[in-house]
Amino acid sequence: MPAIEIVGLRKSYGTFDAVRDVSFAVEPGRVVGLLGPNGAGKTTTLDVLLGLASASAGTATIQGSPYAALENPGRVVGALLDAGGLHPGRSGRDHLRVLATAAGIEGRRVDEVLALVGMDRAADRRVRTYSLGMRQRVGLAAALLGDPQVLVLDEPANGLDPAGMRWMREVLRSFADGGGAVLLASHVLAEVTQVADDLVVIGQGQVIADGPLEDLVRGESLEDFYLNLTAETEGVR
Ligand SMILES: Nc1ncnc2c1ncn2[C@@H]1O[C@H](COP(=O)(O)OP(=O)(O)OP(=O)(O)O)[C@@H](O)[C@H]1O
Repeated sequence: MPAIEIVGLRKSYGTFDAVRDVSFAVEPGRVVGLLGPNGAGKTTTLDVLLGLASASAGTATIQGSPYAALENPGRVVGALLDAGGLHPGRSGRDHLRVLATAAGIEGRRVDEVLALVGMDRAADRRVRTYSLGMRQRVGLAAALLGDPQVLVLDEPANGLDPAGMRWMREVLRSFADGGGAVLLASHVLAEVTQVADDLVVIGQGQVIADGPLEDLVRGESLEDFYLNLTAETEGVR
């Protein structure tokens, strides 16, 4: 069973299809890069997958169930969508404690994930004093809190310094090597090249390429492949 499966997904806003007939899967052990120009439909796809928006047609499932039907979603899937979602007046540690309590996760795990993302020393400062990269790290800690099998990440390298980017790659690689599945939306092609096993490219709401990165790119740079592919769908709709 794929860890993530999207079949014939359509999401309409009025008469406008933000995505239509989108299908792809993420298998356990794989890191899949989700690429596409601004407005292509990446966030819409992730929102439906995570139950933040409803599908107009088709299905999006995680471990075989729609997000809303997962019994304990925090233990199945971790998401990092928008590091701006952290409460500025709370410390990083308190933010994670609140999430852990809500998901029935023991407090010890909060210390574990803080250490994992290198935020143990800054954990008791308020989020408003954090840099963007520090907020991203706390966001990743939140995604890992429930020790999930699936990670869904939107621009996770946003604000990370070079060491942070390498560290993020290593975290994702070892997560996938341990049998986890990662869906990673990003515009940073250098990051995607280094970490993704497979690519899904969306253009104007539809899948325009899907497969192992090496088979798609075939010796070209990812940038050349991607820019040629998306040239026809260039421009925000
Ligand atoms: N709530 C909404 N109402 C109307 N249109 C929407 C809504 N949400 C998204 N859209 C439209 O759907 C399309 C896809 O948007 P989406 O945010 O999924 O793109 P994206 O690929 O994530 O883009 P970016 O790379 O810029 O983040 C865009 O044209 C956007 O304007």
